[in-house]
Amino acid sequence: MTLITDIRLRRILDSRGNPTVEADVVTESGGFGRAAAPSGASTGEYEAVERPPSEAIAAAREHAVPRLVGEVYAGNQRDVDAALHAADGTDDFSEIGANSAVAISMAGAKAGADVLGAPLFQHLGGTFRGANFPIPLGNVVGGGEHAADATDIQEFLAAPVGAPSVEDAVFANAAVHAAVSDLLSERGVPCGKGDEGAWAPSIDDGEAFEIVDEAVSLVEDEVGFEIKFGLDVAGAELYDADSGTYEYSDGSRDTDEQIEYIADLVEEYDLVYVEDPLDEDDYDAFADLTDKVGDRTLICGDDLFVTNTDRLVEGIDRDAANSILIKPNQIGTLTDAFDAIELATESGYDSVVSHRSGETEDATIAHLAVATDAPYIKTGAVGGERTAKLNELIRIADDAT
Ligand SMILES: O=C(O)[C@@H](CO)OP(=O)(O)O
Ligand SMILES: [Mg+2]
Repeated sequence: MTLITDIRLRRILDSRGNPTVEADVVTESGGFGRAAAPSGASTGEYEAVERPPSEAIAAAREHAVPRLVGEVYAGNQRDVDAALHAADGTDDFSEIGANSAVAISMAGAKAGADVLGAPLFQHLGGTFRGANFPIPLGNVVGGGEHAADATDIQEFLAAPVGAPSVEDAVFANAAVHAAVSDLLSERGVPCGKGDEGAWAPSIDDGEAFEIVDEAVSLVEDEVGFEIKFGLDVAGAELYDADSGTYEYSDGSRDTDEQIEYIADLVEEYDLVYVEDPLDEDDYDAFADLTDKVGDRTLICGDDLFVTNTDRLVEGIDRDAANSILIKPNQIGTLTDAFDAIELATESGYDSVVSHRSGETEDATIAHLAVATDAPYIKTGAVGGERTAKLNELIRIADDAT
């Protein structure tokens, strides 16, 4: 029933106005799945390769479609993804493009779920999933590669850790986002939004910490449950390999100073989450920081691990972190993303399923998070391409998908 009978690929717009790849997968019994690839701006050096969409589509039509249509069952995700790897023939999807690969992989999963008549999370994770929901990390202030003339730290993320339901958590993050806007206007700081919908004020990181801390406390008092916050430092973007220093607007920090700085921030603001505090090649520095503060906060590897099990194994061996960011397009298929989550879970690492800064209405990652029992999801706070995932989580909780 789930034999793939047709695959269509096209270019559509992403949230930055750039083209991206969308895939439709159709099965023998009329099952249908559609999915689109997201795209990063602060991409890790070791990510699978995204090709220009037209090239990725042409290459996938030539190499992947013939290996899938009439050959593979969409209900068997490992077979779909193995065919994508075989069609590509490289170890980084540089032939068909990770963007074509991930769009086909996710569309295949949706087509499989459609034939089964099951919600996607259930098809991927089994019938016992759907009781637990990830805590959404919501980007409320940001800069770095996502906005010019804003904070050095890429993302300040609200974390509603005490929310009684995913719906309460999603609304709490939107309330923190609104409170930040009020506090910025009180201070007379005009500002627009960055790529992920977070406020992108032209203030220094110190002021951003004050504002986010205050916004979180205000909303915490209002809603009556615990809200904390965290960061995506995107350390590789700040790191200058020639000088060996992290370059901030107000000066540089060497690696030891960077470790101290982050450890102090964890202490001062009781941060529950710190992503990529250090350069993507520096497992040792990650391990030092994890040793210092890993018992009280999540040290998460994004550019460090790039959803890649080989890099995760190295991180686990070296005690480099205690959590991993999971972005299916960093590695190219749902199978690879699943394997990374399973290895993380077995090794006591928390998984944080994540959007990219360039997104579409595609909500697959909401299902992926529920299917794998991931404790966190990072997918923004406001904006249509972000709320597509957040609202899908609310629907999954309401049994309405
Ligand atoms: O660094 C990140 O974690 C992501 C998503 O927030 O950004 P980008 O998609 O630009 O890599
Ligand atoms: Mg990141």
